[in-house]
Amino acid sequence: MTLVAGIDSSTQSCKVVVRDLDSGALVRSGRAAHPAGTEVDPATWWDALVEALLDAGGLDDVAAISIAGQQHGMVVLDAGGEVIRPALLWNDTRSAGAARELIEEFGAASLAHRTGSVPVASFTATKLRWLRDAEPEAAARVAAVALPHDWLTWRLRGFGPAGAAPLGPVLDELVTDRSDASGTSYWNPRLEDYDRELLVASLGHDVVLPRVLGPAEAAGTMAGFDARSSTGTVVNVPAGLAVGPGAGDNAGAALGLGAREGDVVVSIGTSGTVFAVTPQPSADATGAVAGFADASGAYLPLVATLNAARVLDAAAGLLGVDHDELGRLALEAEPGAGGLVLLPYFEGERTPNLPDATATLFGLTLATTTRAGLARAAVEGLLCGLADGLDAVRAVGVVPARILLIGGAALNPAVQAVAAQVFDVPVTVPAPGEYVADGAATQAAWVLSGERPSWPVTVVAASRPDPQPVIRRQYAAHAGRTAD
Ligand SMILES: Nc1ncnc2c1ncn2[C@@H]1O[C@H](COP(=O)(O)OP(=O)(O)O)[C@@H](O)[C@H]1O
Ligand SMILES: O=C(CO)[C@@H](O)[C@H](O)COP(=O)(O)O
Repeated sequence: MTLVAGIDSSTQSCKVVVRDLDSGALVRSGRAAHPAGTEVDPATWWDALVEALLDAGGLDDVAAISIAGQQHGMVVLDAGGEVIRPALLWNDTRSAGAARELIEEFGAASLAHRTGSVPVASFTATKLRWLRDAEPEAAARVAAVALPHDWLTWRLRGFGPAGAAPLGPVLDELVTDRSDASGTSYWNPRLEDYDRELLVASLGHDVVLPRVLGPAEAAGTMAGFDARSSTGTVVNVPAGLAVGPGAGDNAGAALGLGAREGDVVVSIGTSGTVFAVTPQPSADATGAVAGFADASGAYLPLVATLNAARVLDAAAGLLGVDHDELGRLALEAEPGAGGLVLLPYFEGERTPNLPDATATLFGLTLATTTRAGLARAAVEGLLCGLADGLDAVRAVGVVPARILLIGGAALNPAVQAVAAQVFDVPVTVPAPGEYVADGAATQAAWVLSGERPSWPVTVVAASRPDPQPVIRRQYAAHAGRTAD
């Protein structure tokens, strides 16, 4: 049996799957938590990766590995390969002003044309502009910029600061892939090349950027070394292990699901995302849809919200219940919760672009102020943002035939029921799994065998649309729009 491993270094945790190359069967898995916050020391991702690999039984019998991860995070390295400051994550909104400046300087339509997307605070270029202006000494020391999966791949291949990594700080050995490069706002998905003018306009000077690998291009083969966490955990990275290109997490999920034309993936994890694999690139000058590349050589128009599974975490915490009970309560209330509407902008919002917004609960009366109503309003508010996202990807030409619902919150029965009420296409729920890590394992298999595997995906629930127009109508009214 030949084994391949896939990693998802996501916002909240690091997950590892080990699969059989031929059948795709899950052989082992592991995970470790990441710290909270929107500014995180990358060393904690390395520690979590080592712990999660150990939890998954190590790599001694594994032939290939690939790392997918949260997109956009700014990892800045000095000439010695040291991380200069904690990474700013995709959900850190301090660079909203920098995003506005870049749009003023270059124009939204031009940026959409050059990079596929109009930047908001999530995008790496805006974080570099923030660094240039807020921390000029740190900015001046930047010799290379990487994304979370690029940096972890580099470390796993044995590169890093002298003394901490056997192969030392060889910045030219940094690699990335099309999907993650397309979230930087300084890579052009049509030309498949960096736009150095935009990089320099953001950071103030040119730097080493990771080489962009193709979907089945190996990052390299390991010489073999002991990977160590700061707490002393050790995992052997065996000589001869093939390392894949890695991916942004959403592109990883599309690959892991084997998403095809007509499939729209809705992921409800820390972020909420709505995306589809398309043969041609998109360039939405309104900024709603990011025109990403995917991990198969195609494209991935995507809408992302900052407020997703943690809206339910917050509601469950407030009500003092677990997720199961929150779902049960939500299903006790009528669609629309009697007029109770949650605009769930707990962390500001990215789509719509409201970085400084806070959450608001509308429609509180003595009749609507119930535990069930509050639970229902949380589920509806979260899903209405994603239904708006479905409209936006339609507007760039995606024709959805079904929705694949994934992510930590997708298995909640109330989420599934309300999804059928707000999305006007059938909703399919794949079996619980780590589809981002599976996509990375797919890359590892592809690199090793030269062929993209098509492993089976099991479906556990499927529902036809159960339209309840009141939900989106009242949400749109409070969001300051008119419902279609
Ligand atoms: N049954 C459930 N109902 C609602 N939310 C859930 C449920 N199970 C897990 N979650 C939430 O899903 C989130 C984790 O999802 P995941 O897709 O792993 O996120 P990420 O990849 O962004 O780290 C957490 O916020 C967790 O509380
Ligand atoms: O910013 C985006 C996509 O553009 C997010 O989807 C991040 O990639 C984080 O993903 P999760 O940790 O929620 O999986």
